[in-house]
Amino acid sequence: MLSFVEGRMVVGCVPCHARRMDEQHPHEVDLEITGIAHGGVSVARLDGRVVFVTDTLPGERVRARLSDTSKRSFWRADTVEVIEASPHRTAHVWAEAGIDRDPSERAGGAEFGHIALTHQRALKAEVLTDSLARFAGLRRDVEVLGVEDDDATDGTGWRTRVRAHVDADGVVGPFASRSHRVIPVAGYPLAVPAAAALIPSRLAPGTAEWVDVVAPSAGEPVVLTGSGRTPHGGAGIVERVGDREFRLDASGFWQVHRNAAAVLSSAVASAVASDGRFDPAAANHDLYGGVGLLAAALAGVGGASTRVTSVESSATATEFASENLADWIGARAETARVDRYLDGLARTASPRERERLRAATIVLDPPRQGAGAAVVDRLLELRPQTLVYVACDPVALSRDLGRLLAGGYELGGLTGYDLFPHTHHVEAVAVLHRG
Ligand SMILES: C[S@@+](CC[C@H](N)C(=O)[O-])C[C@H]1O[C@@H](n2cnc3c(N)ncnc32)[C@H](O)[C@@H]1O
Repeated sequence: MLSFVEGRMVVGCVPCHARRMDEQHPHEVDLEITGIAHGGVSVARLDGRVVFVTDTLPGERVRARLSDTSKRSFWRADTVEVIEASPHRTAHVWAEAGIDRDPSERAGGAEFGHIALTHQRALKAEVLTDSLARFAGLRRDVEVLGVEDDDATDGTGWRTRVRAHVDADGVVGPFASRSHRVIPVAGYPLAVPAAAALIPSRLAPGTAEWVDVVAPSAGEPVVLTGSGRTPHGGAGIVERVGDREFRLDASGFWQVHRNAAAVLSSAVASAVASDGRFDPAAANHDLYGGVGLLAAALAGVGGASTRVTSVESSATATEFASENLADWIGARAETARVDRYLDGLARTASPRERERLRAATIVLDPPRQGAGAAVVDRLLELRPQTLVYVACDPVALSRDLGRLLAGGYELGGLTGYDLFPHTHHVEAVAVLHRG
Protein backbone atom coordinates (compact mmCIF):
# COMPACT_ATOMS: atom_id res chain seq x y z
CA MET A 1 0.00 0.00 0.00
CA LEU A 2 1.25 3.49 -0.83
CA SER A 3 0.35 6.81 0.63
CA PHE A 4 1.79 10.28 0.38
CA VAL A 5 2.38 12.57 3.27
CA GLU A 6 3.50 16.20 2.94
CA GLY A 7 5.75 15.69 -0.05
CA ARG A 8 7.09 12.34 1.10
CA MET A 9 6.35 8.97 -0.30
CA VAL A 10 5.51 6.21 2.14
CA VAL A 11 6.09 2.63 1.06
CA GLY A 12 4.21 -0.41 2.41
CA CYS A 13 2.52 1.48 5.16
CA VAL A 14 0.40 -1.06 7.03
CA PRO A 15 -1.16 0.00 10.33
CA CYS A 16 0.81 -1.45 13.20
CA HIS A 17 0.76 -1.71 16.95
CA ALA A 18 2.34 1.06 18.90
CA ARG A 19 2.41 1.44 22.63
CA ARG A 20 3.02 4.65 24.57
CA MET A 21 5.75 4.29 27.14
CA ASP A 22 5.58 4.86 30.86
CA GLU A 23 5.40 8.29 32.44
CA GLN A 24 9.17 8.45 33.04
CA HIS A 25 9.72 8.55 29.27
CA PRO A 26 6.68 10.38 27.93
CA HIS A 27 8.35 10.98 24.56
CA GLU A 28 9.35 7.38 23.94
CA VAL A 29 7.13 4.91 22.11
CA ASP A 30 7.37 1.33 20.86
CA LEU A 31 6.93 1.15 17.11
CA GLU A 32 6.67 -1.55 14.49
CA ILE A 33 8.55 -0.51 11.36
CA THR A 34 6.60 -1.32 8.25
CA GLY A 35 8.17 0.53 5.33
CA ILE A 36 10.97 2.64 3.94
CA ALA A 37 10.49 6.27 2.89
CA HIS A 38 12.45 8.50 0.57
CA GLY A 39 15.10 10.37 2.59
CA GLY A 40 16.68 7.60 4.67
CA VAL A 41 13.96 7.17 7.28
CA SER A 42 11.67 4.22 7.95
CA VAL A 43 7.93 4.30 8.48
CA ALA A 44 5.74 3.31 11.41
CA ARG A 45 2.25 4.29 12.53
CA LEU A 46 1.20 5.61 15.88
CA ASP A 47 -2.55 5.91 16.46
CA GLY A 48 -2.97 6.03 12.68
CA ARG A 49 -0.44 8.84 12.20
CA VAL A 50 2.69 8.24 10.12
CA VAL A 51 5.96 8.45 12.06
CA PHE A 52 9.27 8.73 10.19
CA VAL A 53 11.89 6.92 12.26
CA THR A 54 15.68 7.13 11.95
CA ASP A 55 18.24 4.37 12.56
CA THR A 56 15.94 1.42 11.93
CA LEU A 57 14.62 -0.57 8.93
CA PRO A 58 11.46 -2.40 7.88
CA GLY A 59 10.71 -5.54 9.89
CA GLU A 60 12.03 -4.21 13.22
CA ARG A 61 10.36 -3.34 16.48
CA VAL A 62 12.05 -0.41 18.16
CA ARG A 63 11.70 2.00 21.03
CA ALA A 64 11.91 5.49 19.56
CA ARG A 65 12.06 9.01 20.96
CA LEU A 66 9.66 11.45 19.32
CA SER A 67 11.72 14.36 17.99
CA ASP A 68 9.14 16.39 16.08
CA THR A 69 5.41 16.35 16.77
CA SER A 70 4.71 19.78 15.30
CA LYS A 71 3.02 18.55 12.11
CA ARG A 72 -0.50 17.23 11.98
CA SER A 73 0.11 14.69 9.22
CA PHE A 74 3.36 13.07 10.38
CA TRP A 75 5.76 12.97 13.28
CA ARG A 76 9.45 12.18 13.50
CA ALA A 77 11.28 9.91 15.94
CA ASP A 78 14.77 8.52 16.56
CA THR A 79 15.41 4.91 17.49
CA VAL A 80 16.87 4.58 20.98
CA GLU A 81 16.60 0.80 21.40
CA VAL A 82 16.01 -2.16 19.09
CA ILE A 83 13.43 -4.54 20.59
CA GLU A 84 13.33 -6.99 17.67
CA ALA A 85 16.13 -6.64 15.14
CA SER A 86 15.87 -7.25 11.41
CA PRO A 87 18.18 -10.01 10.12
CA HIS A 88 19.62 -7.26 7.87
CA ARG A 89 20.82 -5.14 10.82
CA THR A 90 24.59 -4.91 11.30
CA ALA A 91 26.87 -3.01 13.66
CA HIS A 92 26.97 0.60 12.42
CA VAL A 93 29.82 1.19 9.97
CA TRP A 94 30.60 4.47 11.78
CA ALA A 95 30.96 4.02 15.55
CA GLU A 96 30.01 7.66 16.21
CA ALA A 97 26.68 7.22 14.38
CA GLY A 98 25.47 4.14 16.31
CA ILE A 99 22.28 3.93 18.37
CA ASP A 100 24.21 3.37 21.58
CA ARG A 101 24.64 7.17 21.52
CA ASP A 102 22.01 9.76 22.28
CA PRO A 103 20.37 10.79 18.95
CA SER A 104 21.76 14.33 19.29
CA GLU A 105 25.32 12.90 19.52
CA ARG A 106 25.15 10.71 16.40
CA ALA A 107 27.23 11.68 13.37
CA GLY A 108 25.05 12.39 10.33
CA GLY A 109 25.65 11.32 6.73
CA ALA A 110 25.57 7.52 7.06
CA GLU A 111 21.88 6.89 7.72
CA PHE A 112 21.94 3.35 6.22
CA GLY A 113 25.19 2.42 8.00
CA HIS A 114 23.41 -0.09 10.27
CA ILE A 115 22.02 -2.11 7.31
CA ALA A 116 23.80 -4.89 5.36
CA LEU A 117 25.10 -3.48 2.08
CA THR A 118 23.06 -5.74 -0.25
CA HIS A 119 19.90 -4.95 1.69
CA GLN A 120 20.62 -1.20 1.43
CA ARG A 121 20.48 -1.69 -2.35
CA ALA A 122 17.19 -3.60 -2.08
CA LEU A 123 15.70 -0.72 -0.04
CA LYS A 124 16.96 1.86 -2.55
CA ALA A 125 15.43 -0.19 -5.37
CA GLU A 126 12.12 -0.21 -3.46
CA VAL A 127 12.21 3.58 -3.10
CA LEU A 128 13.00 4.00 -6.81
CA THR A 129 10.28 1.55 -7.90
CA ASP A 130 7.68 3.19 -5.69
CA SER A 131 8.67 6.73 -6.74
CA LEU A 132 8.16 5.70 -10.37
CA ALA A 133 4.73 4.28 -9.60
CA ARG A 134 3.70 7.27 -7.53
CA PHE A 135 5.08 10.18 -9.55
CA ALA A 136 5.42 8.80 -13.08
CA GLY A 137 2.52 6.33 -13.07
CA LEU A 138 5.01 3.71 -14.18
CA ARG A 139 5.09 0.07 -13.01
CA ARG A 140 8.69 -1.00 -13.38
CA ASP A 141 10.94 -2.99 -11.06
CA VAL A 142 14.32 -1.32 -10.88
CA GLU A 143 17.57 -2.96 -9.93
CA VAL A 144 20.19 -1.03 -7.97
CA LEU A 145 23.65 -2.27 -8.90
CA GLY A 146 26.58 -2.12 -6.51
CA VAL A 147 29.93 -0.83 -7.63
CA GLU A 148 32.17 -3.88 -7.67
CA ASP A 149 34.95 -2.73 -5.31
CA ASP A 150 32.43 -1.73 -2.68
CA ASP A 151 31.58 -5.34 -1.85
CA ALA A 152 35.24 -5.98 -1.05
CA THR A 153 35.40 -3.00 1.32
CA ASP A 154 31.86 -3.44 2.69
CA GLY A 155 30.94 -0.06 1.26
CA THR A 156 33.70 1.94 2.98
CA GLY A 157 36.51 4.08 1.55
CA TRP A 158 34.66 5.49 -1.49
CA ARG A 159 34.10 9.18 -0.77
CA THR A 160 36.64 11.38 -2.62
CA ARG A 161 35.03 14.60 -1.37
CA VAL A 162 34.45 15.10 2.36
CA ARG A 163 33.11 18.17 4.09
CA ALA A 164 33.63 18.55 7.83
CA HIS A 165 32.31 21.50 9.85
CA VAL A 166 34.06 23.66 12.43
CA ASP A 167 32.32 24.78 15.64
CA ALA A 168 32.98 27.93 17.65
CA ASP A 169 35.69 26.13 19.71
CA GLY A 170 37.50 24.97 16.56
CA VAL A 171 36.32 21.33 16.83
CA VAL A 172 36.08 19.75 13.36
CA GLY A 173 33.60 17.00 12.49
CA PRO A 174 30.37 16.09 10.70
CA PHE A 175 27.08 17.65 11.71
CA ALA A 176 24.67 15.47 13.67
CA SER A 177 21.75 14.62 11.39
CA ARG A 178 19.18 17.43 10.91
CA SER A 179 21.34 19.68 13.09
CA HIS A 180 24.26 22.08 12.96
CA ARG A 181 25.91 20.51 15.98
CA VAL A 182 29.46 19.37 15.20
CA ILE A 183 30.23 15.82 16.36
CA PRO A 184 33.90 15.04 17.06
CA VAL A 185 34.85 11.72 15.43
CA ALA A 186 37.91 9.46 15.46
CA GLY A 187 37.69 8.69 11.72
CA TYR A 188 35.74 8.91 8.46
CA PRO A 189 35.12 5.33 7.26
CA LEU A 190 33.24 6.35 4.09
CA ALA A 191 36.11 8.54 2.88
CA VAL A 192 38.92 7.22 0.70
CA PRO A 193 41.90 6.75 3.06
CA ALA A 194 43.87 9.60 1.41
CA ALA A 195 41.07 12.05 2.22
CA ALA A 196 40.28 10.66 5.69
CA ALA A 197 43.92 11.08 6.73
CA LEU A 198 43.89 14.82 5.99
CA ILE A 199 40.78 15.95 7.85
CA PRO A 200 41.99 17.84 10.93
CA SER A 201 40.30 17.28 14.29
CA ARG A 202 40.67 20.97 15.29
CA LEU A 203 41.30 24.35 13.70
CA ALA A 204 42.08 27.68 15.34
CA PRO A 205 38.64 28.97 16.45
CA GLY A 206 37.13 31.50 14.05
CA THR A 207 39.43 30.73 11.10
CA ALA A 208 36.87 28.80 9.00
CA GLU A 209 33.38 27.32 9.13
CA TRP A 210 34.16 24.21 7.11
CA VAL A 211 36.98 22.04 5.79
CA ASP A 212 36.76 20.18 2.46
CA VAL A 213 39.18 17.44 1.59
CA VAL A 214 39.29 16.48 -2.09
CA ALA A 215 41.21 13.39 -3.18
CA PRO A 216 41.35 13.37 -6.98
CA SER A 217 42.19 10.22 -8.93
CA ALA A 218 45.39 11.85 -10.23
CA GLY A 219 47.77 13.83 -8.00
CA GLU A 220 47.76 14.80 -4.37
CA PRO A 221 44.69 15.45 -2.17
CA VAL A 222 43.76 19.07 -1.55
CA VAL A 223 42.48 20.64 1.69
CA LEU A 224 40.21 23.67 1.33
CA THR A 225 38.75 25.73 4.13
CA GLY A 226 36.01 28.33 3.86
CA SER A 227 33.21 30.32 5.40
CA GLY A 228 29.67 30.53 4.07
CA ARG A 229 29.74 29.37 0.47
CA THR A 230 33.17 30.81 -0.29
CA PRO A 231 36.38 28.77 -0.17
CA HIS A 232 39.51 30.54 1.07
CA GLY A 233 41.46 30.12 -2.20
CA GLY A 234 41.20 27.52 -4.99
CA ALA A 235 43.28 24.83 -6.59
CA GLY A 236 43.34 23.16 -10.01
CA ILE A 237 43.13 19.37 -9.91
CA VAL A 238 43.03 16.51 -12.44
CA GLU A 239 40.61 13.58 -12.48
CA ARG A 240 41.34 10.53 -14.64
CA VAL A 241 38.55 8.42 -16.13
CA GLY A 242 39.90 5.50 -18.16
CA ASP A 243 42.55 7.08 -20.38
CA ARG A 244 40.94 10.55 -20.35
CA GLU A 245 41.90 13.43 -18.07
CA PHE A 246 39.59 16.17 -16.82
CA ARG A 247 40.88 19.37 -15.29
CA LEU A 248 38.72 21.23 -12.79
CA ASP A 249 38.77 23.45 -9.73
CA ALA A 250 38.99 21.52 -6.46
CA SER A 251 35.91 23.39 -5.17
CA GLY A 252 33.88 22.59 -8.31
CA PHE A 253 31.50 19.71 -8.91
CA TRP A 254 32.83 16.21 -9.55
CA GLN A 255 31.16 12.85 -8.91
CA VAL A 256 31.89 11.83 -5.30
CA HIS A 257 32.35 8.04 -5.37
CA ARG A 258 35.84 7.06 -6.52
CA ASN A 259 34.31 4.99 -9.35
CA ALA A 260 31.23 7.12 -10.09
CA ALA A 261 32.65 9.07 -13.04
CA ALA A 262 33.68 5.80 -14.74
CA VAL A 263 30.40 4.03 -13.92
CA LEU A 264 28.20 6.88 -15.21
CA SER A 265 30.35 7.55 -18.30
CA SER A 266 30.14 3.91 -19.24
CA ALA A 267 26.37 3.71 -18.47
CA VAL A 268 25.75 6.71 -20.76
CA ALA A 269 28.11 5.48 -23.50
CA SER A 270 26.71 1.96 -23.56
CA ALA A 271 23.08 3.19 -23.52
CA VAL A 272 23.84 5.40 -26.52
CA ALA A 273 26.04 2.90 -28.38
CA SER A 274 23.73 -0.08 -27.89
CA ASP A 275 20.56 1.32 -29.48
CA GLY A 276 22.29 2.26 -32.75
CA ARG A 277 20.44 5.59 -33.05
CA PHE A 278 23.23 7.96 -32.07
CA ASP A 279 23.94 10.49 -34.81
CA PRO A 280 27.34 12.21 -34.31
CA ALA A 281 26.32 15.03 -36.68
CA ALA A 282 23.11 15.86 -34.78
CA ALA A 283 22.83 18.73 -32.26
CA ASN A 284 23.80 16.51 -29.31
CA HIS A 285 23.90 18.08 -25.85
CA ASP A 286 25.15 17.46 -22.33
CA LEU A 287 22.87 19.61 -20.14
CA TYR A 288 24.11 20.45 -16.61
CA GLY A 289 27.46 19.40 -18.07
CA GLY A 290 29.94 20.34 -15.30
CA VAL A 291 33.46 20.03 -16.70
CA GLY A 292 32.35 17.89 -19.66
CA LEU A 293 32.39 14.35 -18.24
CA LEU A 294 29.26 13.07 -20.03
CA ALA A 295 29.80 15.16 -23.19
CA ALA A 296 33.11 13.27 -23.46
CA ALA A 297 31.26 9.96 -23.00
CA LEU A 298 28.95 10.89 -25.91
CA ALA A 299 31.84 12.08 -28.07
CA GLY A 300 33.71 8.87 -27.25
CA VAL A 301 30.87 6.94 -28.89
CA GLY A 302 30.54 9.22 -31.92
CA GLY A 303 34.22 9.69 -32.74
CA ALA A 304 36.46 12.64 -33.57
CA SER A 305 33.90 14.79 -35.37
CA THR A 306 31.00 14.35 -32.90
CA ARG A 307 28.91 17.48 -32.45
CA VAL A 308 28.08 18.02 -28.76
CA THR A 309 27.42 21.12 -26.65
CA SER A 310 27.89 21.11 -22.88
CA VAL A 311 25.62 23.60 -21.04
CA GLU A 312 26.56 24.52 -17.48
CA SER A 313 25.74 27.48 -15.20
CA SER A 314 29.19 27.79 -13.60
CA ALA A 315 31.54 29.87 -15.76
CA THR A 316 34.60 28.27 -14.14
CA ALA A 317 33.35 24.75 -14.87
CA THR A 318 32.53 25.76 -18.47
CA GLU A 319 36.06 27.06 -19.00
CA PHE A 320 37.43 23.73 -17.85
CA ALA A 321 34.88 21.89 -20.02
CA SER A 322 36.10 23.76 -23.13
CA GLU A 323 39.64 22.65 -22.30
CA ASN A 324 38.61 19.06 -21.44
CA LEU A 325 36.64 18.67 -24.69
CA ALA A 326 39.31 20.24 -26.93
CA ASP A 327 40.11 16.89 -28.61
CA TRP A 328 36.72 16.90 -30.36
CA ILE A 329 36.41 19.60 -33.01
CA GLY A 330 32.61 19.52 -32.85
CA ALA A 331 32.47 19.88 -29.05
CA ARG A 332 31.88 23.18 -27.30
CA ALA A 333 30.86 24.40 -23.86
CA GLU A 334 28.47 27.23 -22.98
CA THR A 335 27.87 29.00 -19.71
CA ALA A 336 24.10 29.25 -19.29
CA ARG A 337 21.23 28.18 -17.12
CA VAL A 338 19.65 25.22 -18.91
CA ASP A 339 16.11 26.66 -18.85
CA ARG A 340 17.29 29.93 -20.44
CA TYR A 341 19.51 28.13 -22.94
CA LEU A 342 16.58 25.95 -24.11
CA ASP A 343 14.29 29.00 -24.25
CA GLY A 344 16.86 30.61 -26.56
CA LEU A 345 17.05 27.50 -28.77
CA ALA A 346 13.27 27.28 -29.01
CA ARG A 347 13.11 30.98 -30.03
CA THR A 348 16.00 31.23 -32.45
CA ALA A 349 16.90 27.81 -33.92
CA SER A 350 16.73 27.75 -37.72
CA PRO A 351 14.68 25.00 -39.44
CA ARG A 352 17.96 23.15 -40.17
CA GLU A 353 19.04 23.39 -36.52
CA ARG A 354 15.62 22.12 -35.38
CA GLU A 355 16.11 19.09 -37.62
CA ARG A 356 19.49 18.47 -36.03
CA LEU A 357 17.91 18.80 -32.59
CA ARG A 358 15.24 16.24 -33.49
CA ALA A 359 18.01 13.82 -34.51
CA ALA A 360 19.97 14.54 -31.30
CA THR A 361 20.80 12.63 -28.14
CA ILE A 362 20.52 14.89 -25.11
CA VAL A 363 22.08 13.87 -21.80
CA LEU A 364 20.82 15.68 -18.71
CA ASP A 365 22.33 15.33 -15.25
CA PRO A 366 20.56 17.97 -13.14
CA PRO A 367 21.14 18.72 -9.46
CA ARG A 368 19.01 17.06 -6.77
CA GLN A 369 15.83 19.04 -7.50
CA GLY A 370 15.68 17.60 -11.04
CA ALA A 371 15.26 19.41 -14.37
CA GLY A 372 11.76 20.60 -13.51
CA ALA A 373 8.68 21.35 -15.59
CA ALA A 374 10.04 24.34 -17.55
CA VAL A 375 13.07 22.42 -18.85
CA VAL A 376 11.06 19.26 -19.54
CA ASP A 377 8.45 21.25 -21.48
CA ARG A 378 11.15 22.82 -23.65
CA LEU A 379 12.62 19.38 -24.35
CA LEU A 380 9.14 18.18 -25.34
CA GLU A 381 8.92 21.10 -27.73
CA LEU A 382 12.36 20.43 -29.30
CA ARG A 383 11.69 16.64 -29.37
CA PRO A 384 15.21 15.15 -29.54
CA GLN A 385 15.14 11.50 -30.50
CA THR A 386 16.92 10.23 -27.36
CA LEU A 387 17.20 11.53 -23.82
CA VAL A 388 19.58 10.04 -21.28
CA TYR A 389 18.57 11.26 -17.81
CA VAL A 390 21.17 10.83 -15.04
CA ALA A 391 19.49 11.43 -11.69
CA CYS A 392 20.46 11.56 -8.04
CA ASP A 393 16.95 11.90 -6.62
CA PRO A 394 14.27 9.25 -7.27
CA VAL A 395 11.29 11.55 -6.70
CA ALA A 396 12.62 14.42 -8.86
CA LEU A 397 13.51 11.90 -11.59
CA SER A 398 10.05 10.33 -11.43
CA ARG A 399 8.27 13.69 -11.64
CA ASP A 400 10.29 14.63 -14.74
CA LEU A 401 9.82 11.15 -16.26
CA GLY A 402 6.07 11.36 -15.69
CA ARG A 403 5.97 14.58 -17.69
CA LEU A 404 8.16 13.18 -20.48
CA LEU A 405 6.05 10.01 -20.75
CA ALA A 406 2.86 12.05 -20.86
CA GLY A 407 4.51 14.13 -23.61
CA GLY A 408 5.04 11.10 -25.83
CA TYR A 409 8.45 9.73 -24.81
CA GLU A 410 8.93 6.03 -24.13
CA LEU A 411 11.16 4.67 -21.41
CA GLY A 412 13.89 2.25 -22.49
CA GLY A 413 16.43 1.16 -19.88
CA LEU A 414 16.37 2.37 -16.28
CA THR A 415 19.08 1.23 -13.87
CA GLY A 416 19.99 2.31 -10.36
CA TYR A 417 23.59 2.53 -9.15
CA ASP A 418 24.62 2.41 -5.52
CA LEU A 419 27.17 5.19 -5.71
CA PHE A 420 26.57 6.32 -2.09
CA PRO A 421 26.91 3.21 0.13
CA HIS A 422 25.72 3.55 3.75
CA THR A 423 23.68 6.65 2.87
CA HIS A 424 20.13 6.71 1.47
CA HIS A 425 21.26 8.33 -1.79
CA VAL A 426 21.06 6.48 -5.10
CA GLU A 427 21.91 7.38 -8.70
CA ALA A 428 19.81 6.28 -11.68
CA VAL A 429 20.24 6.40 -15.44
CA ALA A 430 17.09 6.39 -17.59
CA VAL A 431 17.02 6.24 -21.40
CA LEU A 432 14.01 7.64 -23.26
CA HIS A 433 13.12 7.65 -26.93
CA ARG A 434 10.70 9.89 -28.77
CA GLY A 435 7.55 7.82 -29.26
C1 LIG B 1 24.95 16.73 -10.87
S1 LIG B 1 26.09 17.88 -11.54
C2 LIG B 1 26.51 17.08 -13.03
C3 LIG B 1 27.77 17.51 -13.67
C4 LIG B 1 28.35 16.58 -14.76
N1 LIG B 1 27.33 15.97 -15.55
C5 LIG B 1 29.25 15.52 -14.14
O1 LIG B 1 28.83 14.35 -14.07
O2 LIG B 1 30.37 15.86 -13.72
C6 LIG B 1 25.03 19.19 -11.99
C7 LIG B 1 25.73 20.37 -12.62
O3 LIG B 1 24.72 21.28 -13.03
C8 LIG B 1 25.12 22.62 -12.75
N2 LIG B 1 23.85 23.36 -12.64
C9 LIG B 1 23.01 23.48 -11.59
N3 LIG B 1 21.90 24.15 -11.93
C10 LIG B 1 22.03 24.47 -13.24
C11 LIG B 1 21.21 25.14 -14.18
N4 LIG B 1 20.02 25.64 -13.83
N5 LIG B 1 21.65 25.29 -15.44
C12 LIG B 1 22.87 24.82 -15.82
N6 LIG B 1 23.68 24.15 -14.97
C13 LIG B 1 23.27 23.98 -13.70
C14 LIG B 1 25.96 22.52 -11.50
O4 LIG B 1 26.88 23.60 -11.45
C15 LIG B 1 26.65 21.16 -11.72
O5 LIG B 1 27.88 21.33 -12.38
